[in-house]
Amino acid sequence: MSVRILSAAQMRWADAAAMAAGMTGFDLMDRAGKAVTDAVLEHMPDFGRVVIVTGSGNNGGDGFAAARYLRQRGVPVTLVMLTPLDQLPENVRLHAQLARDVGAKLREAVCDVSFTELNRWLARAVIVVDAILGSGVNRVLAGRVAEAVAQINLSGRPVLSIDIASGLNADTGQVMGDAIHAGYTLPVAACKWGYWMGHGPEYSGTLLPVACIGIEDALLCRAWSAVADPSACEYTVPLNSANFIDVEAMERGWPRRSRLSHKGSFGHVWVFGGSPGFTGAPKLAALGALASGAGLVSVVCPDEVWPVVAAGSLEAMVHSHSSRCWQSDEAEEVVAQADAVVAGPGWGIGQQSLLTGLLATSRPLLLDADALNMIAADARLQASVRERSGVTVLTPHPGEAARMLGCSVDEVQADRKRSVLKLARCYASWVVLKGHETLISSPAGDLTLNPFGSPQLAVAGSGDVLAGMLGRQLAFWRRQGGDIGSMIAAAVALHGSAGERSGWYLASELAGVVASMRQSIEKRH
Ligand SMILES: NC(=O)C1=CN([C@@H]2O[C@H](COP(=O)(O)OP(=O)(O)OC[C@H]3O[C@@H](n4cnc5c(N)ncnc54)[C@H](O)[C@@H]3O)[C@@H](O)[C@H]2O)[C@@H](O)CC1
Ligand SMILES: Nc1ncnc2c1ncn2[C@@H]1O[C@H](COP(=O)(O)OP(=O)(O)O)[C@@H](O)[C@H]1O
Ligand SMILES: [K+]
Repeated sequence: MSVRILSAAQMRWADAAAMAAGMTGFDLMDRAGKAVTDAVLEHMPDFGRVVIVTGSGNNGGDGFAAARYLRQRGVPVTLVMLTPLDQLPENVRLHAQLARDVGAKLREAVCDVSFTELNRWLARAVIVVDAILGSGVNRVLAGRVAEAVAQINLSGRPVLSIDIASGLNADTGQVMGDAIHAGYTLPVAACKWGYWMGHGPEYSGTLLPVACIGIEDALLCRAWSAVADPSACEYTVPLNSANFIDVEAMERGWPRRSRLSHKGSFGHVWVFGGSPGFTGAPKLAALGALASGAGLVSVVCPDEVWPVVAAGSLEAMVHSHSSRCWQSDEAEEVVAQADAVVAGPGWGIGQQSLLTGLLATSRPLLLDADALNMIAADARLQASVRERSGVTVLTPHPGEAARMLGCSVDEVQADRKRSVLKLARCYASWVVLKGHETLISSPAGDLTLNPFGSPQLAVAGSGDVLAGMLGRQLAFWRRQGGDIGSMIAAAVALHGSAGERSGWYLASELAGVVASMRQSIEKRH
């Protein structure tokens, strides 16, 4: 099943809807507590005392429920409460009392003296469970909450945060003054955007599999339409769905090859690119297409660079612009051989007429690099992108996205979710907004977040390899059908995963890693 991503308000809506359908808040916390227990037992470095620090809301309730289950498994537990028992909501208080009944030690840390107590227990903990604040954080941390967060961070103990590192805004990843540096985050019911947005990645540690607490998947999905996402606005498509790619989802995108397959089964990718000074880009895109399993790859480049691009190209067929009739009115005929077209890598910004011709065809079309720059500067090309009948995928990095939206890179990066939804609306296309935590949007606002990748990918040409990989997916889709969104996501995830491996430093070597990972996934199916 897909891993859902919800905003804080959408999660509150889903919690409330589950309760309206008959579940109780007590039960939800109970199930969360069970999942926390399993996660703690799996990740505690040694058997010993678990210290759970609780706040004033339901996140604290999850912590109290976990204390009871841990005690039942024979684990020594101390609960350090930042809010006194008599000030807790009734459901939460009940969990606290049940935990005490089975032998969990309850301690209050509400004044200077009791803070010495917190430090004493932290020193004895093998693992700390952070149940201080969840998705309900609504102001800057202050007073005892801020002090406890600072002390936990200073203690050097491994910390497992329930739902989200306390102090991180669940929607934006903004640090509300300070936040727990979690070793692990256990998402409750669904993932929250804050793990990946803003400073989230620095505080969230390893993301554990989502704890199921009995809220039905259909109900989680209804939350997207019931409560507008905070990033959606009048200039964006509405957010229709939001999912996260995990390893299983990535692997599903690379199915086993049939024994009877032949090169035609996997499609023919045509790459249009290259210009003086930029002869490597189309070759890298061709390599990306081949690495990800394209059956055939052709490259079309301007005449003046043809000898350079063609030299050493053993597998790809390389043609010059003038070797055929590439004029716009004949593009459909020529492109008839292609299952998918990749346009833009290293192309320069003087290819408007050829680009116009390609846009007029109905072939699946991936637009990257200079194709995006030409479109950003030309309202007629923008209209042609919007009006295309075939599938269109745009792969801007934040600089290209800024040009396409007419804003600054900082504005794009400040709310990447809004930026990708704006691009999807503006260009009525699939959009892959590259960078750390690449975000994909369908033309209808279905978001997919790619958690794979590494700063190792910040190297010249890695985007060209991705363009070729996506071209291969489009060609394969044209030949064999399937869910195009999953196929795009699988290519982005495989590219990111290959980027995490060591042993390569050139984009051409990255393509080699992609090929070997893809082959082993295809064989495992
Ligand atoms: N609604 C539910 O019944 C469920 C909630 N769950 C858990 O509960 C969390 C959400 O619960 P809540 O909405 O109670 O939110 P929290 O547990 O995050 O806490 C909200 C409380 O903290 C206070 N608060 C907010 N910011 C603060 C700050 N900076 N300093 C001090 N206090 C602050 C608020 O005034 C409010 O009283 C989730 O993250 C999840 O862990 C789960 O148990 C599933 C069911
Ligand atoms: N810090 C990072 N973390 C994860 N992925 C990254 C990071 N920096 C770059 N990448 C990825 O590397 C690729 C770079 O693409 P791009 O900027 O188009 O480079 P080029 O034009 O040189 O090929 C994209 O897929 C991007 O998501
Ligand atoms: K927490």
